[in-house]
Amino acid sequence: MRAPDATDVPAPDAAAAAAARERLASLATPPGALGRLGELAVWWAGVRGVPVPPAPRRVDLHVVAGDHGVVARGVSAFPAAVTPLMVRAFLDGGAAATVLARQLGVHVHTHDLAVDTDWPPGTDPALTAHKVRRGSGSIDTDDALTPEETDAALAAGAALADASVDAGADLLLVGDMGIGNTTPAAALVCALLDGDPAVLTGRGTGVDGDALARKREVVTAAVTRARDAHGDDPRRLLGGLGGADLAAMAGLCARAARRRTPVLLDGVVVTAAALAAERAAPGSAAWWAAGHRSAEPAHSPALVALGLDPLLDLGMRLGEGSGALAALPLLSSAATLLAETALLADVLPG
Ligand SMILES: O=C(O)c1ccc[n+]([C@@H]2O[C@H](COP(=O)([O-])O)[C@@H](O)[C@H]2O)c1
Ligand SMILES: Cc1cc2nc[nH]c2cc1C
Repeated sequence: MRAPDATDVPAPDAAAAAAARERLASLATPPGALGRLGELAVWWAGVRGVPVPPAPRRVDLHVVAGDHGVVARGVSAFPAAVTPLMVRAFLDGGAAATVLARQLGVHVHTHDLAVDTDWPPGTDPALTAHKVRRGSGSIDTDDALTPEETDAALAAGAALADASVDAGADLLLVGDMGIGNTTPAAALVCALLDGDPAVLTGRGTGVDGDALARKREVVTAAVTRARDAHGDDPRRLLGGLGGADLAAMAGLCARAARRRTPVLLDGVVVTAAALAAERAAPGSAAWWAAGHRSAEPAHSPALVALGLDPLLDLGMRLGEGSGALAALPLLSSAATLLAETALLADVLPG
């Protein structure tokens, strides 16, 4: 099955990137001295389609929340009841990512795709506008979603990207919130990359000992089951192993690329979804940059497969979009340096 986004993924503007690279080489710095910041500025010029683009002006963070039936197997250090409580913290502005977003002027949009709760009357209806179901199936024994639910979640993510792009966002950030979601993330990466669950399954919120061993067994069972049922079809694997939240993240990342709009990725959960999106719509990853490297072991191989080198490596493992937010000032600096640094010829005449 081909994804709706599989066709027509445009390439970033190579001429704009080449012009930016030329300008970078003529700045009043030794050649290459801006290192990764220089490379980031060239990428930004390509994805913005102009040789000297302004720093990001309207940045939207989409936090996609969902619960996962597999939590009942004891794979997380926290109970599922934490998911809606943290979603409430996002709405109230007390979650760590919302603190960073406030500091940086980023607009936060929080979406319940599959949280296992009923919200009290008076809750902003925008929160549940794209809800697919309450909790996703336990992936060791069942598909996370039906094919219809998978399509609905992918379409929901695409709609989120469309809404941001239509509102004038020049950069999208994606974050996640969902107790247990590092289990589907690890399973998806293992299934897509033929990875070893014993190596790529991590501690998530902090499991160790018996719980970590159990989590590895669950990931192994899930990957074996889903590969038997779905082969390597990325959309079916999203429905089999991911969940409504991960499928929506994939739909968002793919649609952003098709709308020529860059995305700053976050940790292992967002990147696992993005990996499936790149498989379904090859070429999308050219529109994405990796904010950071999470402590989760499945993150690095997923980034390598996407050809992305993370900007930060701070040992963070929070999710929520926090790693993307932490990297945002670097992108602003890169763009501003390209635009405002004097030319070497003007500083060292003759
Ligand atoms: O994004 C990451 O790399 C990341 C790594 C570890 C934990 N998390 C967050 O922690 C929760 C998942 O952890 P767990 O142990 O419940 O699977 C979920 O809400 C994620 O946002 C996120
Ligand atoms: C407190 C808490 C905050 C989080 N943010 C993302 N995942 C989380 C998991 C927990 C447990």
